[in-house]
Amino acid sequence: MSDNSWSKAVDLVAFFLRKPARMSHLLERIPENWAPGKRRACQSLLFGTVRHVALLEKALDEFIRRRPKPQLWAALLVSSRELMEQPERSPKIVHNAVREIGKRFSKAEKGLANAVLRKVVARIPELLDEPLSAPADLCWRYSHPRWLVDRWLEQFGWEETVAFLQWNQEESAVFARWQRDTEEVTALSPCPNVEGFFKLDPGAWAEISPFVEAGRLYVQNPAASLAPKSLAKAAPIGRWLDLCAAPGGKGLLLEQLSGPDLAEIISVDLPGPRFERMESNFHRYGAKKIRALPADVLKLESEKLGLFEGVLLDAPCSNSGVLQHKIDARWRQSPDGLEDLLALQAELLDAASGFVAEGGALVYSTCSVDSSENDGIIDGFLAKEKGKLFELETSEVSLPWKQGRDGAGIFVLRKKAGA
Ligand SMILES: C[S@@+](CC[C@H](N)C(=O)[O-])C[C@H]1O[C@@H](n2cnc3c(N)ncnc32)[C@H](O)[C@@H]1O
Repeated sequence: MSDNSWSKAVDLVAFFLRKPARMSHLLERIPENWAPGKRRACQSLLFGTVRHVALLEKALDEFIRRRPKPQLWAALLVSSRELMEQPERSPKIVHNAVREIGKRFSKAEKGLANAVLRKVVARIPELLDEPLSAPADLCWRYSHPRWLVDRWLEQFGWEETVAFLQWNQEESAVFARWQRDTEEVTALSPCPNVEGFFKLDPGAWAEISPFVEAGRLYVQNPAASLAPKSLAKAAPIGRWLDLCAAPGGKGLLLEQLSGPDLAEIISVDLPGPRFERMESNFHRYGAKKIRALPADVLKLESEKLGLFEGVLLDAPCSNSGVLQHKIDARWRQSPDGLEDLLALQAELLDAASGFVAEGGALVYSTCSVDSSENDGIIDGFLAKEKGKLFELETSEVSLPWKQGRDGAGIFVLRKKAGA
């Protein structure tokens, strides 16, 4: 059992190298009784290493003939990340790393670490300054898989892809909004351009966590408000259906945006831990009009649920718009996985359309910037028999590198009168 934040970060990085896991799952492996400072130090090393893993690997590979066993490789990566972040502390970082590596590995491995890390100190700044001219350069410089870089180059071109990759490599900010009532909190400053949202000062989590625990402040990116706002604007009063709803952030905003006359919101997600988290969020945040329903959207029956004036489908997606804070997601996706997602998104939209009342609004949303998951799904739907009952009223794609918030796709479809 590792007893310091560096060793724990090494264990977690080694774990990630074996199989890219969600960061949230890895963080659960940090002992609960650790002091906040120690926990933060471990988290920062883990996140920094995973965020820049391909760049760090390139720097190390240049000085190592064959990669060592995963645990030592992870130790070298974590140390290289420290050297990248604080080059002015390099003698101390190398000294500490070699000492820790000496405790866990052989004398020869300790010697190897010492020699390699001393060279990496100088190599990282050189790599950061190297001109980038080919897609492969973008992959190591910004630590993204080739297939994603190729997709984006095709969709956005070189300059915008570079801007996107740079955005993904920045530390993400934390945003939040008040759910029930508001309060003046110095660590929160209003978000320019997005009403009702606040940005948290870095490192000030302790100041807001009591409000989050009390169910008053909900942590959410401003881009997540676009779909609920679109539905609230487009849907007539009546009943609203919130599909693919867990953990409930958009449902809670829908309730806040609904007027006093809205009868109810039904929030549906698959049974399981995410659904339970949604239920507990609704309870904690005092939701009054929302009913949580554990079910598969593809098996829901409109005969039982009836029709709704507003339907929001927040489809599962590749997460390509939220890679800045979901830093593991780029390594957990694959071209085949994307194909499966596209098929699921099309099926879910098909199913969701069956719950819309005449004249009602259907909002399809993703947190992806990939056109296949946005326009591609909408075009495919509108070309189908069921799609002919709808018309596309508005569409918006939020691009992180342009708008300074998460990426998202939001499409408002109207069910035609008499359809
Ligand atoms: C983008 S997340 C939803 C986020 C949520 N709307 C919010 O604002 O907090 C997508 C959700 O789709 C759910 N999902 C995927 N397939 C589903 C299905 N067949 N039926 C119901 N929910 C499904 C997942 O469990 C996941 O919670």
